Amino acid sequence: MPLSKLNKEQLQAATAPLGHNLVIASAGTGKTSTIVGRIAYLLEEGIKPEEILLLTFTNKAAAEMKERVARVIPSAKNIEAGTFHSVSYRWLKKLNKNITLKTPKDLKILFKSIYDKRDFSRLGIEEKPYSANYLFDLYSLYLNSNAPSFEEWLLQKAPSHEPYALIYEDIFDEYENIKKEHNLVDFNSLLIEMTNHLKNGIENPYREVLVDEYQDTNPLQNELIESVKQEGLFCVGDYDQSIYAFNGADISIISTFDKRYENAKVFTLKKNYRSYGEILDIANRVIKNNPRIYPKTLEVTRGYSGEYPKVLMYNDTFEEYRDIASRILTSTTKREEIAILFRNNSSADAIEAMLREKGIECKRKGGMSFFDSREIKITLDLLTFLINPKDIMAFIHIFEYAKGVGSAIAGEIFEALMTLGDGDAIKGFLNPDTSKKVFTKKRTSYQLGLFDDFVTLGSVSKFVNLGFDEEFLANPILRHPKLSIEGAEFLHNFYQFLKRIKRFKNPQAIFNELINSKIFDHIISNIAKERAKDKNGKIDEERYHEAKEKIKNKVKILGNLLKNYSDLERFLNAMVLGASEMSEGSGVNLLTVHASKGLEFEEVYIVDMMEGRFPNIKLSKPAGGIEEERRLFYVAVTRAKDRLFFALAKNDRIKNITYEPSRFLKEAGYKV
Ligand SMILES: Nc1ncnc2c1ncn2[C@@H]1O[C@H](COP(=O)(O)OP(=O)(O)OP(=O)(O)O)[C@@H](O)[C@H]1O
Repeated sequence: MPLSKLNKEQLQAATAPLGHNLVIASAGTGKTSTIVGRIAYLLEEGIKPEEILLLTFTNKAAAEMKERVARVIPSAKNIEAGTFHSVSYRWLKKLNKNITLKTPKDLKILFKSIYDKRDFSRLGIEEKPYSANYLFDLYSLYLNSNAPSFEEWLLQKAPSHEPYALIYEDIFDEYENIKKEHNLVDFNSLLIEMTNHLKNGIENPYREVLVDEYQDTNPLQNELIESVKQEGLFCVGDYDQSIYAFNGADISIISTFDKRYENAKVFTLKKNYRSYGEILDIANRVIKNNPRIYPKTLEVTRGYSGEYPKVLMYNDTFEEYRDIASRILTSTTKREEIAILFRNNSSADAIEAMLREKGIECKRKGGMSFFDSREIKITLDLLTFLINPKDIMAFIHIFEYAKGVGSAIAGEIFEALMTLGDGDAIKGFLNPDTSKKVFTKKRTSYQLGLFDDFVTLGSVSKFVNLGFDEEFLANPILRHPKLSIEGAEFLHNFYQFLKRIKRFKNPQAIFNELINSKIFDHIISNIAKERAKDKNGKIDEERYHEAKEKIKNKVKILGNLLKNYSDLERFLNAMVLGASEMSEGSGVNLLTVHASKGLEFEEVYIVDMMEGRFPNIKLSKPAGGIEEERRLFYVAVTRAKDRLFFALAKNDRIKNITYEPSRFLKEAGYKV
């Protein structure tokens, strides 16, 4: 039974009456077990599963907790659980079926396609305009600044850009309109929209909201929690593990809990079940240099191992990483139970290379390698377009692989397809309404950088001998004045693919059709060629075939994930929401300290323990400063169960930097 396994302090918290309860839990003291126990308690008390909302930092954590309760109380699988984003997404989906979730990267592509329609050069102004990327970031900064108008805000920041202000604003307007028209939603607006609905009195069934990792809540999330207006709020967190200030997490949310809620109860969990005493002593000694918000300590339950965590010192970082790899090679600990933790992402590649050199398998969390790879992105885009033929970004992404079709032309072809298909771009391909006019002269405005491009339509005569289907040859999209032969061929391949796929409904069947299609082969050949180019730009045949094989294997991983889903849309959204939780491969864990949150390993190496690297004040200065760095150190140390090593180097040969040992080692009592 979940409750019978709890110790006294955990049980007290888990069985607290409905109200405002905060559980301050030190590292490794069983937060998960306490939440699991709490859910079991609520269900036993007669609260219905639908009346419980569990908010966690990752969807994986939510699923695990639900599963643990469900083993004893099967109805627990009906409680609503997940990250703030996925829960809001599901709510909004229930209210409005047409939401398409987009990552900031995707939205940047859309933004660029709008930007590229403007011709700044014809204005003849000496000052260069901002790039699309820069302008996108600037726009987001402006939105967060609460300034009344963009023009005023820009004039203060960069007066020399005044002549472009109108054009920039026009780009923003068009961008916002398209987002609205296609129901595109980014991560932040998910939370904002949901909070607004809740504030406007939309009904919600929740009697208790449970929040895990409460120390990393940001003001937007907090507003959402407060808008649910529940009887019970059960928050679990550790202020010493608040490490997401750079992402907007606000430690004062946890520290003012007992002041914001009348009759709030604060419980503390002290007994650490994870680590040996020597490891906890180091964590305690360092963290006590930070302000203590609520009283708390870490009590050792596993006793002392008799082995004090070692400091490994090297001349340079190469030597450091190589020696760690050698140690791991001879370690008897299971590879999955070993973690190398680093403060700076930039350390990861060199460490990975050293491990691979010694034939040690390793995996990196955070999705950088898997979900950011071009082959995975394009596969997801192709599937996205199939289920949402209104998705302009997926379309533009796909056409990045068509020679001679830039994002502006792709955007225009997409608009034409939407017109021809009455708001459905696939219909625009397969059954166009040819009575509709496309590529007609649009807005022309010298001041806004828009010039009349579509005065004359292109002729299709250059495409007649390419073996296109008759039906397709009659499609007005081929009359785009700037469409190249390669571009038209790509469109034709795409058309044929859409025609074929029309018959399939089953996600697995669609996926198989996709990866065996001509268009897909064209795309992955393209990617493989890029990867097989030598220094002179020539393609190495052997490397090309190898690269293509690797791409196919990677895409197969995605196919395996898809097997768990009977609905393609759910699968795609899970991929957007959960990308950062995925890790690829097996073996030794290579993790940033941030990504190691909540995990535990038998053997841990914390590398680059040098001033400037860890702590890295430059990284944390805008938000959390040295206290945040110290919390990161605390998180890193408390991941270790049995053995812990600190590694540091005196020099970085490549960057030509000399380092001093980290102040945290000194605070821990080491004479370095
Ligand atoms: N009452 C208990 N008796 C024995 N072991 C326990 C008990 N509660 C938790 N544990 C064990 O302690 C370890 C740490 O638990 P958990 O991962 O929930 O800690 P946590 O508080 O979330 O840690 P952190 O904040 O550092 O990630 C786990 O291995 C868990 O199985």
